Amino acid sequence: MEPRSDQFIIDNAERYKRLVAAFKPSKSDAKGDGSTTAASGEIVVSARVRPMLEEELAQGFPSGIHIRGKTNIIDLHALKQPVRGLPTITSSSYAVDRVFGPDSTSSEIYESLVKPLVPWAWSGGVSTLFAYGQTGSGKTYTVSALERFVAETLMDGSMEGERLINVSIIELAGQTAYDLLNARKQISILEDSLGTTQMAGALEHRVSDKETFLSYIEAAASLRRTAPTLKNDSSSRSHAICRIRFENPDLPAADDGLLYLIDLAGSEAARDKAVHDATRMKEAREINTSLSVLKDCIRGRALADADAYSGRAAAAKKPAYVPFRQSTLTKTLKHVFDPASARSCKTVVVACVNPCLADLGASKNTLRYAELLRAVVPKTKAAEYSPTAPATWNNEQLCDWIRRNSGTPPINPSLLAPTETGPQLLRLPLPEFLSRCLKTALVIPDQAQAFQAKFWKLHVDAASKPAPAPTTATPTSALVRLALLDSSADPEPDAGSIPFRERIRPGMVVRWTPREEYASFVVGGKERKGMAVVLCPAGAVGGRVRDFRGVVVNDGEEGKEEEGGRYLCAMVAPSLLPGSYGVSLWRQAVVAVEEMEAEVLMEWDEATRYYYMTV
Ligand SMILES: Nc1ncnc2c1ncn2[C@@H]1O[C@H](COP(=O)(O)OP(=O)(O)OP(=O)(O)O)[C@@H](O)[C@H]1O
Repeated sequence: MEPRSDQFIIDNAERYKRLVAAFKPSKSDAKGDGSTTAASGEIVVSARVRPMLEEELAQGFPSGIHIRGKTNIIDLHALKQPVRGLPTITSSSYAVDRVFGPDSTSSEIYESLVKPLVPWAWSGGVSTLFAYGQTGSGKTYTVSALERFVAETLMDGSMEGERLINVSIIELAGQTAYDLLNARKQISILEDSLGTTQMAGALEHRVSDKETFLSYIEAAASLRRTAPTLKNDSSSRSHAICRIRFENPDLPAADDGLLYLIDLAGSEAARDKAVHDATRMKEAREINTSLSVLKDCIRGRALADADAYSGRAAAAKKPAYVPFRQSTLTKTLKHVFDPASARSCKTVVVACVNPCLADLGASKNTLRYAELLRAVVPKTKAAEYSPTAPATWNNEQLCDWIRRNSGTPPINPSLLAPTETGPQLLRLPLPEFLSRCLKTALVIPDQAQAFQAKFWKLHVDAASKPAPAPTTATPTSALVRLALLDSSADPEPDAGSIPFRERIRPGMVVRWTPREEYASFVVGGKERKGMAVVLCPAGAVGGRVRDFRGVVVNDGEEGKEEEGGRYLCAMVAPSLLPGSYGVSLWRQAVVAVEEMEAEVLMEWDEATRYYYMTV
């Protein structure tokens, strides 16, 4: 019997406090000292336990959450009524990377955890802060305070160099997105043909002073509080994303830095049993899915980074899978999660916890989720030093290589990598790498760019060497090929140096402008473009095979000159999910080689079962 009513808790509050005071954690239930290392130092998972609110104290509820001394372990004690006898407590414990108790201020959290995200994004990296937790646990309180501190840091003149700062703030409710800086106008989250996610229709506002910045933050917050469509609890049922984009006018071609501050939907909205309304149920399911996909993405990205920078040859292993296309939230954050994007990311998660004993179940779920985010990778031996694998170099080995390989004049290693090891320099955002190179007198941008490419090429070559002694019966090279074949890219090593028209093969995807008779193959709007996947040479099929119009593909005429230059192809067209494509295998057309304009690279995504373009 487990009476959980609020009255039961209030009636037994004093006994509960005595039992908690007498609680001694057993050795086996302590999860280390809370310092277990997550996969990558680039992801920090923290918990913030808010103070008990006055109304909770007034009702007589005790706190059910207890931070263990100076550790990063949190003990949760639930009050139970056994079949016979007096109420007892049952305890569970959770460990995260950092814990902030009820006395910690938002300023402490900012200084120790969030502030480093700002220069990282400023220098061209991608930084993300997530606040997660049940409704009323302090997510909005925390994120809005952190946003204000970010605005201060950006505008206090402490950052090095010039940047153009652009702010947009959007809200995601289910599959729908709204612009919080444009009267909650509906916008679309789209992946363009280069694979970049666009918040199409969202306004970006250039800011250059703190007051304007704060006024945007406040305008978005008040719009969220008074959303007309979602009544009074809109903030708990939608994700709010504040994106700050940094353009570096000195490096116009470089990727812009991105800083995301995200106030997630209340995690409990998804479990609200009292909700029977169909729309609410659907909304709750979508929140649930997005939070679950988010967890898989954070873990997946951590594992992918650990693979990429570990110095171990990773190519023979199946790459860590990051299912970022499975929800609108993670699709919007493609830069953060897509391992193929090669952007250097830092992520901080703040799990917000309501300490009230009456809400212990929800707090337990929050902390369990936080623990799951810490993708702990099995410890492997540090990779042995190899002169051709930058991921195995310490700072001294790295500096030595920079001195000998950076051209004339040599780039000063103490300006490029004052403290970094090889893996750390590999993670450095590209614009920051280039800016540091340019600090050496007389080094020009072309030299910096070429040197960065040389450094990365060495890393990629080292990482793609087949691992020794495969344990399965399948030869390693076959496994590597198999992995490559999930994409339409030609798996032959020298393919890149051969023009695409000279290496046409079944499975290659091409762009073309369909002739009038194939008008229904046009998918590219005004440009009248189409895409097709090559099936076989037109001359390879039997005499009865007809194309989409009913015209015989291979009429068998002897010695037909152009046979080698015409291919039977199937139509490739946009599909249901944004950015996804499908193959209409039976809509066939004959495409001459000279009509093929470019090769398009596509990859297969097992989770959504669609194709997506790659760059
Ligand atoms: N660290 C804190 N110190 C003092 N008060 C706090 C703290 N954290 C939260 N609160 C208070 O707790 C209440 C709930 O906080 P908040 O609105 O931030 O929760 P939330 O998790 O964003 O909820 P929702 O999901 O419904 O938006 C507010 O009244 C807020 O002022």
